[in-house]
Amino acid sequence: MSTEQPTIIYTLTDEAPRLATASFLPIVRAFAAPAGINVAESDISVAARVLGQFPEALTEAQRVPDTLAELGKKTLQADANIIKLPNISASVAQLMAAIKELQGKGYAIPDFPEDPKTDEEKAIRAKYNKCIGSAVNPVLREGNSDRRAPRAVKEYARKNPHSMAEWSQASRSHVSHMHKGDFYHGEKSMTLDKARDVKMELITKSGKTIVLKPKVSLQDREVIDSMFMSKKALVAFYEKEIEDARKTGVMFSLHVKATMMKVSHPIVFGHCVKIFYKEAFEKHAKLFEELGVNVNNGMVNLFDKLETLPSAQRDEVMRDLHACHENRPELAMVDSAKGITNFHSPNDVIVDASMPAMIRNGGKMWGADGRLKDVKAVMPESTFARIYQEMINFCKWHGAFDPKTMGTVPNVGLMAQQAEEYGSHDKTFEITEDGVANITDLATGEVLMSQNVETGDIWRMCQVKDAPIRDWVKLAVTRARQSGMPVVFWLDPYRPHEAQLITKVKMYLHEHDTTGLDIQIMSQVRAMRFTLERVIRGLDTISATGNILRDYLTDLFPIMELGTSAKMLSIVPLMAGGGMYETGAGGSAPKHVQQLTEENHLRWDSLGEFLALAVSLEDLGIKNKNARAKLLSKTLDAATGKLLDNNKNPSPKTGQLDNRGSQFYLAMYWAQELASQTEDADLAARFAPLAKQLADNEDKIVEELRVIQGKPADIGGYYQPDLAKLDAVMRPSSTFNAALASLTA
Ligand SMILES: NC(=O)C1=CN([C@@H]2O[C@H](COP(=O)(O)OP(=O)(O)OC[C@H]3O[C@@H](n4cnc5c(N)ncnc54)[C@H](OP(=O)(O)O)[C@@H]3O)[C@@H](O)[C@H]2O)C=CC1
Ligand SMILES: O=C(O)CCC(=O)C(=O)O
Ligand SMILES: [Mg+2]
Repeated sequence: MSTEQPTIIYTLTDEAPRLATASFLPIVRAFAAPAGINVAESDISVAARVLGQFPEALTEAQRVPDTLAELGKKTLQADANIIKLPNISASVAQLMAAIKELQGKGYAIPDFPEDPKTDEEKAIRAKYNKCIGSAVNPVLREGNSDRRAPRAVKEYARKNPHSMAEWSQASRSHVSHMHKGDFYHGEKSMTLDKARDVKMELITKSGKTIVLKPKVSLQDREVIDSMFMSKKALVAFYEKEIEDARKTGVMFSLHVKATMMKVSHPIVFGHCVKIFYKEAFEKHAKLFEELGVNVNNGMVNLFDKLETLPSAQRDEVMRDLHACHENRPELAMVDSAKGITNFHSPNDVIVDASMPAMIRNGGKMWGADGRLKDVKAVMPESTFARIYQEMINFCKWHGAFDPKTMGTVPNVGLMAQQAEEYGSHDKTFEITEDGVANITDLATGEVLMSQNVETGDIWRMCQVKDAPIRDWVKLAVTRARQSGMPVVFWLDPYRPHEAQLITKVKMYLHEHDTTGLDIQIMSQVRAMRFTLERVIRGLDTISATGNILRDYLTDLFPIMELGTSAKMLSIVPLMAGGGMYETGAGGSAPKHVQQLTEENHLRWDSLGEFLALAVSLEDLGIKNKNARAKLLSKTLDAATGKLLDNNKNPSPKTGQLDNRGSQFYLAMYWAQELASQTEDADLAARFAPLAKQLADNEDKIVEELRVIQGKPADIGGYYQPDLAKLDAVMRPSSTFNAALASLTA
């Protein structure tokens, strides 16, 4: 690989996006080569990240470099050009499954120590902890986030609206959140007056000092928060809401983000499960402890542990669990056919995707009988839960949104340099004894912030550096100028952290010419109402938000507007000057892999990849003064537009056009655009034969991609597919493969 050549780094991730890459990357390489663009790979899959932690356990041939750390370094270089596909933010259950698969493939990596006791086990656990939850995005997102629906995509959705269930004013669905004792109510926040090193410590009532985090280096002007969630208040809240759902006859569902809030939300999830099944957990407390049951990882953890018991004992526990349902409300289901409830695994119901799905369904979720029903959606943290209630109120009054006419809501999100919750993972603790939790200056001993906490409370510190905030304001102003849309900063002056941000936003807005721009600051509920009033009138509004609302809103609005967040353009202008182009705004769609392995149909829509690649090529063209890269970008955008116009997106139904077929059409249209452009005759001549070959063989190729469907497909692994098998499954059309090969021959 020549270092002279401009390079796009394409990430290899997990599940459906990884499958799609197996088909798309050869196309990208073939098209990029004539422009002198190198396309490199970076494997940041959960399997690669696990292997990267244990080089000493592997043979020379098995060892892999720490690609995530390398890619993280790359984001700090001005020439970084990265295409980042969604990756698994693994739950413990997913990580354990990945470990098992890798061990089965001959990698001698250690078992996951669920309850580490020895120093060795603790060291192994610490390494595995690095692979859990949002382990990738905080490392790579060295810039703020710009997510929007491109015009062509929005137009397509208007012309081809997805289904939206009706909303009834009589709907009893609602959101329940804590009104006291949560992170919102216990938050303190400050902006630093100088750079400081601090520690997080607990001074217990019994007089002990427990240092939880020995050192955090803070920058001048950085905003830090100290906040806690009271276990007592949380448990009382669950008791009340579970009983309320039972009395009023609505289903109960819990929505958390246990992947991104990988330390706090599994605990929040676990308490809910334990309260719901209180009698059984009390009766079998000793047994569950002996078994090492940890329902922070879902009921699946309990079920797995029960498997090790003699059947009579297991049946007794199962009977007691079932008996709890007598006095409890119906639980919302993740998969009613398989009897998988909302409590099965914390990563099954990820709030950013699960709440929009519920709202799109007219406020309903699936019950155990396979019917859609009204539901109490429980989100303990009040900070952000309120936005969903506001949207529900709006839908009850105005009816469901209409994708044909509704406006669009792009987002400019603060997330750079581990902003806010992204940086809290190693600063979140479950308190072991009543006492005072202090953030203390290491040099002077000055206590900067102090909270009274009790056993079981979750205490955490968040940070956001000054430069990312300044960059975020700049990005919001830039987007307002480019789009002509108003910008609303969703910031609540009553929340201490956001009050600090408001001061900075006002200050940094002065650095820009905002003449003629409409820029406002509103608390979340008002911002939602204001935005929705505009949405139903077909008016567009940019939301400028902190990290959590970036995540929530970039699924919520796209799912209403486009049916999925996979169709979003998702750009991370890196603060060091490079660019990271994320594909879509949604997840990695585990269900899609199942459909592929069972029926050899991949419904994953790579539109996000197409959009990302066009922007990546454009950026490369501008920065390297590479006219061909720019031309590739322009023609790719035109091809994507044609793909949408001609409705060549993948169908969810087996036997119809799938991801591979959609990618074939993209390649054909792209080749045609390149062949017919007149700016670069050489390039036109190179692509003309391919364009012809693909058009001449269109029916044959589509048929080759169809006949293989309907039967199981073997990709040789879930977390680490076998490359040869993956290639065979994802590139089954010999005619298409030969045509592509002829381009580089
Ligand atoms: N940037 C990142 O790296 C992100 C990673 N994640 C991770 O992804 C995993 C699953 O996340 P979850 O939030 O449950 O979301 P899913 O991946 O399950 O997506 C939810 C639904 O959205 C639809 N969908 C999403 N992407 C596409 C696509 N490209 N084409 C067609 N349909 C699509 C699918 O609907 P249907 O069933 O109708 O096809 C899917 O079932 C988790 O491990 C999570 O942490 C999540 C968000 C972002
Ligand atoms: O970082 C993660 O775990 C998920 C991120 C996510 O959902 C998003 O960026 O929209
Ligand atoms: Mg998200």
